[in-house]
Amino acid sequence: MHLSDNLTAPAAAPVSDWIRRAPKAVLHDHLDGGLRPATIVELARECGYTALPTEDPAELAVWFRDAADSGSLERYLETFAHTCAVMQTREALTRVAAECAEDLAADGVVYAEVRYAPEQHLEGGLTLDEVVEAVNDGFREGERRSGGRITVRTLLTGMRHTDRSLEIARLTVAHRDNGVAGFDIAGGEIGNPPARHLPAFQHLKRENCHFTIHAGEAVGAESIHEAVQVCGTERIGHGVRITDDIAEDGTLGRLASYVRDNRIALEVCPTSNLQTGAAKDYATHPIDELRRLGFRITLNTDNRLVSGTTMSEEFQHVADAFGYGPEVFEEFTVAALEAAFLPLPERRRLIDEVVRPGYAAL
Ligand SMILES: O=c1[nH]cnc2c1ncn2[C@H]1C[C@H](O)[C@@H](CO)O1
Ligand SMILES: [Zn+2]
Repeated sequence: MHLSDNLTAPAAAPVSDWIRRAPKAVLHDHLDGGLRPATIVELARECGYTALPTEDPAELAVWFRDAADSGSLERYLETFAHTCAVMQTREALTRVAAECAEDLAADGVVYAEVRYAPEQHLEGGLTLDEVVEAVNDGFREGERRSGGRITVRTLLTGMRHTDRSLEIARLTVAHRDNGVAGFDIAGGEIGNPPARHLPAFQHLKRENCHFTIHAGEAVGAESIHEAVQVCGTERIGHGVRITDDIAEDGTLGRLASYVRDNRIALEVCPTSNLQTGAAKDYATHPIDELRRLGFRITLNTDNRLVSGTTMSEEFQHVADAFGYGPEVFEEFTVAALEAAFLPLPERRRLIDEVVRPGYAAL
């Protein structure tokens, strides 16, 4: 049987023209989850990686989306072995980062924070610093190729099942004036609570450095509580299980109130949530309830390849589900810039000179 006979993932959703043109900001996008399929195939040939499920780029795109559609975060994460395998040299990292900036800019993204775990790119002999430099070079190149239409910063991710988070936090501080905006932890949430990495967060706090934490994706309110109240996170990656602390009638518990009232941004990634089982479908995704309750909501891709999505498609999915028009996407985009790990004057400039005029012109 041919590989594609068994694949069920849908083709890309048709996207309205105004959504494509709308200025967008993404705070939660993984570099190793967003490679171009054709690039993976080429890089695999160059480095002799032979374990790809197919060498046909179109089939490969469908394979990722389908393999990640399992209802489990752990299974979703298994697919990253293929992307990380081809991201082990300076040239590969620079190329992938440059293409990432180009692809985001072509989709109307004007500001992006792209994250990756430097510790996963050492198999070819690079040091952690060399990994960061290679990725930074790629993003600067991608910004140039996009004619300055996009600004990209990176977040350095520590993996929650390993023990390198303090080292990665130090790496973040060392490179913060050079394209690195902050730190994150990612990976399997079950069995790896955020407080395991408390020394990393305490170091970042002492150094006045930004961080966000994946929490409330596979585990519920207790993970969000620990991320916010024990680790002191500024934003929450996903966070959709905050609904555990919200009653049917919309009454907020203490934790949900704290998150809402302190304007702690939720980095919401609807398609990824459907794949990992954090939400059932777009129509019942908690983004709309949380927005109506006044949470600071940002809309994100998580992994463009693995989730088979783009910012425009995420916009379209929630527009279709909840009837959102441009004013709601302007709200999400401004919220993202308000929560961005950029200096305030740069955030204001992007809001006032790029986002507001862009929406006014739609
Ligand atoms: O949604 C996610 N939750 C937890 N971990 C994730 C998610 N998406 C990607 N990752 C992991 C897999 C990548 O290899 C790593 C660094 O980008 O982060
Ligand atoms: Zn993520």
